[in-house]
Amino acid sequence: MNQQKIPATVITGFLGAGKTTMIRNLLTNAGGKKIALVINEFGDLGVDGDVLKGCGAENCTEDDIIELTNGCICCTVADDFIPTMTKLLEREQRPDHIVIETSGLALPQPLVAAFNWPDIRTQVTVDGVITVVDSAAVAAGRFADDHDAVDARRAEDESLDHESPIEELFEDQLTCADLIVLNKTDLIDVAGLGRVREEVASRTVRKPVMIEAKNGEVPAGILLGLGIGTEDDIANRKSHHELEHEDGAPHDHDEFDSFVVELGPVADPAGFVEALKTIISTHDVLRLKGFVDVSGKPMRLQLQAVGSRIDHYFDRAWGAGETRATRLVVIGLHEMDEGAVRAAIEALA
Ligand SMILES: Nc1nc2c(ncn2[C@@H]2O[C@H](COP(=O)(O)OP(=O)(O)OP(=O)(O)O)[C@@H](O)[C@H]2O)c(=O)[nH]1
Repeated sequence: MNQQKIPATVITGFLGAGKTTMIRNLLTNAGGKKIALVINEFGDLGVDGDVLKGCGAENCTEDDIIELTNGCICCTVADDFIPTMTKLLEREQRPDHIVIETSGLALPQPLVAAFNWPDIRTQVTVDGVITVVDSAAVAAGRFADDHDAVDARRAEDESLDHESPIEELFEDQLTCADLIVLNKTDLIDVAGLGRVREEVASRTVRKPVMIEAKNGEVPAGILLGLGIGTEDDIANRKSHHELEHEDGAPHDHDEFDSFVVELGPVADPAGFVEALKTIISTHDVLRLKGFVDVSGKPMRLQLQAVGSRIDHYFDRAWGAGETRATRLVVIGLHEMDEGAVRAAIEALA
């Protein structure tokens, strides 16, 4: 059997950068290409999968969307990702293109390396790694403002070999990029965007092309078909962890935590959102997302918070047999006080 290799695009980027939004947009303008989507999320609530399955694209049906929920894709390559790919490749109707959305906390390097596994390498190639950047978060210093805190922690604990975990991860995701999408340009002005370009460029040695976008609106023709074969170039894209642990010691995500909060119906969604903003900034929550049961409303409220910026909208009606519930996944640094955040949110219903 001499089949052409299927191209696979890896989409990475920090929590809330706009990966799912960009993919949703991509599915609507992929021009008939049959796409299989592999989605990986940090936190036990399949929000991204739900959002993408809900977009009803004919070229990517619910069967073509595979969720990997056993932790970050970079840590579960052998147990989860490889078997998933193998099954996908055994399908009678193979996709024209595979798109993989990593979790916002994933290192893309181990995932790209998996494309060199013998069974995968012969059948699939990495078309390119696309790193989505939240330009507003960069402009606000989100990825660079922790130096004092890190220095203080290092002074207390000499074994710390890390820079700020957020900064390090941000750089690792840029290091692996073939294309960088500076997203959320609607939230900053031209001068700010210029500074974001400089800052992002300063954190990448290879200087991949950068393009700008709002709401992840990038033509499919730009995202798909880069034709890089990134798996052949992983030696040039080492993560901080790989550079620091050439012995091959496995990495982990101990610096980050997530948990799900479940609560009853919410009577006043506007008040709920305002109160969440306060909780998020008090406890430095990085990401919060999920669905809200609003009393007396037939529609489900989707809630998406990136830092204390919160988007919320009624996305669809609750299904006939579906249990209405408010469920939110909360993601933050390990030192976030889970008990306090949980109690504060639960007190709102
Ligand atoms: N203002 C603005 N909001 C955006 C833009 N792109 C995405 N968003 C919003 O940012 C929030 C997070 O977007 P997602 O697409 O879910 O981000 P993500 O990278 O998939 O997030 P994780 O999977 O949690 O890492 C959502 O509320 C989006 O509507 C943009 O260009 N401008």
